[in-house]
Amino acid sequence: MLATHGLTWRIGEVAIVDSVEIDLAPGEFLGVIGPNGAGKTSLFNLITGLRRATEGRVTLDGQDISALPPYRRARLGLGRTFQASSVFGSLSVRENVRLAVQAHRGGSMKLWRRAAADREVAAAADAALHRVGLAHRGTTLAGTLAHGEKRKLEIALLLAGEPRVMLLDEPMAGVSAEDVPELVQVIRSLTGDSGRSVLMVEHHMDVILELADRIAVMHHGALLACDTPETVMANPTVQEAYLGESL
Ligand SMILES: Nc1ncnc2c1ncn2[C@@H]1O[C@H](COP(=O)(O)OP(=O)(O)OP(=O)(O)O)[C@@H](O)[C@H]1O
Repeated sequence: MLATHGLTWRIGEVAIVDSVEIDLAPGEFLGVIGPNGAGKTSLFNLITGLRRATEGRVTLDGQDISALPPYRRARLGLGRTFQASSVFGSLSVRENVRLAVQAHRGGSMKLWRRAAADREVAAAADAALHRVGLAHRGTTLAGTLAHGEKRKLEIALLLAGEPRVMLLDEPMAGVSAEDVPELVQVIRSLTGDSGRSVLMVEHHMDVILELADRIAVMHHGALLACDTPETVMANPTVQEAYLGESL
């Protein structure tokens, strides 16, 4: 589905992302781990088009998307959440999701068409909120949500774009320990239907181990390993890379 081929991003002589080869199957959940500064976010930036690779390619269903800007990649089904929150705090939860659905679908100028479209947008927004367990929060101001709920809203915003591949960048960041299990359930449900694939960067190893079919380990920009959780955890090179950090 999504694949990177020798994907590299250099700043001067330094390879921030170094010849990374990843192949994500339909419906697969791939966790990305690595010490701070390993290049995980930079890899996401290259895949989504926020940064242009200096070498290598990104393909989606075999199509080379390396030269496309982010919005074109998104339209082809590549969706991403960010570490920094992208929610409009002064709008309600439902309004946030409606805007995202509208942005994805585009508007129609014909009045008779507008009314039907508005109903469709509202239905799609409510469905996305339901998917992430925020249906009861529709009228709440987004800025007042707790971290865990804000993360759920960000996932709903992402779902509004109907992505086939979702990139989640540290979805557990700032989430209190008691909210983690529910958020894990929401994230698990993302790959359950429709063959949607997920690529997730996360520092919480327990979360990665619970969700990932395979784990990619990055270190100094390169892919150290990409295998089943059991194989990766038993890999001495991976353990060495994490020396001093708990795996
Ligand atoms: N625009 C930039 N200019 C210069 N250096 C950069 C730039 N972006 C990232 N880097 C460097 O590239 C390296 C990888 O950064 P990146 O944010 O991709 O790592 P990461 O694995 O996501 O780290 P973390 O787990 O801390 O989020 C870091 O050393 C960082 O300082």
